[in-house]
Amino acid sequence: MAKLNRRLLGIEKARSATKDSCKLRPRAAELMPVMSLFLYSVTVGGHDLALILLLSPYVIFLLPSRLLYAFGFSSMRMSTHPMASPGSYQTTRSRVSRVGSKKPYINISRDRHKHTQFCQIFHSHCVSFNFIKFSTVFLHFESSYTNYIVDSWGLLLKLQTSLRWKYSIIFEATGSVLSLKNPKVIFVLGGPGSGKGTQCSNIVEHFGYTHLSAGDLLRAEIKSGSENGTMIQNMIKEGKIVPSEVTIKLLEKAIAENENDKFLIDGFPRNEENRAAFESVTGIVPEFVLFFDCPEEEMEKRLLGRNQGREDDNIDTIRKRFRVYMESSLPVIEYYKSKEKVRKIDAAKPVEEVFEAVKALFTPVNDKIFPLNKIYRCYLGVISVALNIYGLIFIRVWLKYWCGKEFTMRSVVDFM
Ligand SMILES: Nc1ncnc2c1ncn2[C@@H]1O[C@H](COP(=O)(O)OP(=O)(O)OP(=O)(O)O)[C@@H](O)[C@H]1O
Ligand SMILES: Nc1ccn([C@@H]2O[C@H](COP(=O)(O)O)[C@@H](O)[C@H]2O)c(=O)n1
Repeated sequence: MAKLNRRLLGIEKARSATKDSCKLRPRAAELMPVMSLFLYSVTVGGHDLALILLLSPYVIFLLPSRLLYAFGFSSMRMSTHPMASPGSYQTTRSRVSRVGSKKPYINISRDRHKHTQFCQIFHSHCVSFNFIKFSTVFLHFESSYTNYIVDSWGLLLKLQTSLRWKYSIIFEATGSVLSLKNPKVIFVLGGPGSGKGTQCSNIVEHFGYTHLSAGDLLRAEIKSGSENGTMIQNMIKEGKIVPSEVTIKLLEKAIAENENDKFLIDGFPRNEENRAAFESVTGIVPEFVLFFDCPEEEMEKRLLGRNQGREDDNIDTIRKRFRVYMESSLPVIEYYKSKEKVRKIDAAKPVEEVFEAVKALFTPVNDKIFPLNKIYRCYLGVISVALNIYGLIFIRVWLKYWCGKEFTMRSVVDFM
């Protein structure tokens, strides 16, 4: 009983963490063409167009969640695997099956109370559809029988009594919470003491990003007294790179728990393993890599003068960190260079000058030419919908008077 309650509690915990972390932002660019076409179809005519539109997968799956979000249901949720263990809201594409292989069965026993709880959990998953990324559809059996076994993919394996039952379909999203949240991530890389943290603070202030320093997260983990604390502390003392799994978990949690969807990840990925693991676990590809290039002598001078009481700011560890940086971190920067993602900044200059160069990268090109505030963006949105509708009316009139055809899906297809 206690064990089951713990499990249920875990699921609840996982679910509420997911709830907070999985917000969907409707994108105007996505909605506009559909909305215009729909408004046009229902007002001006072309009913089979409206029907086709209504039946399109976009409208059926994506639009409801987007609209619900827009109308105030601010926390649309991803249904994580309801059987997954606590914390598996951070599941990744591959983790789900690993969870499955670790705990293949969950035995729901005869207790009616437990059964009710179990169903409630399933129910809340039913209403928490998120229409974006489904991979598995599995069945939910709700019945008055009391003993059955469900595997961790949600398949009913054994049913001992079957008085009455019904089923509903539950969609399982197997992507990482982060891939659903779809955050914008910028990696901030550079040697130790190149000024990453200093510049990140400026970016946060001016551009509304959230700064996540991998080093800070690891140091906080040591302070929290976690079981990995001693290992992390030893690695940091030696200037070595902590296993990716540990750092990625901390980053995933920090991103998931944060309301923001724009992150500067500072000091990560530090090596090829960090990079590959992060991409495969979270599915996140950075927008770009902000690379602070600074000569070693300057970095050494800065680190020795930092005075923040960091255990690794001593000359022995600093030299080790430089070596690790050259051997392991530079290849990551080279990798991103080959993908044309690196934005290199001369970090040897004074702080203000460095920030001027950084600023240029964060100011959107449009804003440089024609800065728009939110109200103007709304006007533009309305104008864009109006133009779309106007365009459709024009096509309709043109088809009718010049080609003698009605504007229906068929005539559009025929015309093409
Ligand atoms: N452009 C700069 N010119 C002079 N000093 C700087 C400059 N940028 C940062 N510093 C100073 O250098 C020290 C290291 O900076 P910071 O902590 O930002 O580096 P970092 O790259 O984040 O280091 P680490 O990787 O060790 O965390 C700080 O004391 C900071 O005030
Ligand atoms: N991805 C990372 C980042 C950092 N570390 C360890 O933390 C130390 C301090 O990092 P800073 O970015 O704050 O300088 C670093 O020397 C590593 O030991 C890590 O392992 N992995």
